[in-house]
Amino acid sequence: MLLECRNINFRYPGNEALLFQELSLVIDTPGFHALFGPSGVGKSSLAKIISGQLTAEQGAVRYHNDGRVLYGYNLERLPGWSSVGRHLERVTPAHHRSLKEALIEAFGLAEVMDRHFSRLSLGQQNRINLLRYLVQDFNALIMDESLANVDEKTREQILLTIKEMFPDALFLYISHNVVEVAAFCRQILVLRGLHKMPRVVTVQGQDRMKGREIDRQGLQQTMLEIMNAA
Ligand SMILES: Nc1ncnc2c1ncn2[C@@H]1O[C@H](COP(=O)(O)OP(=O)(O)OP(=O)(O)O)[C@@H](O)[C@H]1O
Repeated sequence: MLLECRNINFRYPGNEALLFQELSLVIDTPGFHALFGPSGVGKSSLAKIISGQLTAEQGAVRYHNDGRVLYGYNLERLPGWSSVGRHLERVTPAHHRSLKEALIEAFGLAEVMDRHFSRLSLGQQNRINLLRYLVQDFNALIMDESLANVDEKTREQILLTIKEMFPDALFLYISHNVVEVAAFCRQILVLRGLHKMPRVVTVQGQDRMKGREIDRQGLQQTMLEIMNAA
């Protein structure tokens, strides 16, 4: 077991209805895992419970050896008092300086390092946000729509790079892009509406890696299974 949520009950303050009732899931392996499901079903809320930003009324979240779980999402904004390059320097531990440089190159961000966050495009802002989590020490990173507004080809390059550079980390990738989650993720955890049982259905993904072609028929099959589960 790498990550386990057991019998989670959760409701937002002031709400009578539970958002999660006895929700359980287990992730056994590192790599890319998707959290997929319709808008409003609770993906971000569950991500915040897993990362400790929200507390469940009941139940437990356990991460193997109490590893560090980070949560990044696409609407985060950096303050404007310095360039994005300076911001990244501040959050990067000394032992990850070369990692930071490699990620800046791979994410196509070298030419924006002197600019201020608010002057970047949404896709550039989201890549900077993601990068600032990747340079920290972590065991698991939740990427909540972290590549929104980034073009498809760059997203593909970024996902393949992350998978190659962080083979031992666990990634929980939240996205509405069914083709992408089917192609790149090892498992897709489909979160279903409150009245559906089981609440989470796991579908095996194609887990695409750098230099390995995707099996088109397998991809179609995975997409079908995801849509049937949702
Ligand atoms: N701070 C809050 N207070 C009260 N209710 C909230 C709060 N944040 C979210 N909700 C409600 O909880 C439910 C789940 O929201 P959540 O953002 O987790 O869904 P999601 O699956 O991530 O949606 P999306 O795909 O649209 O981002 C929604 O009905 C939402 O209105």
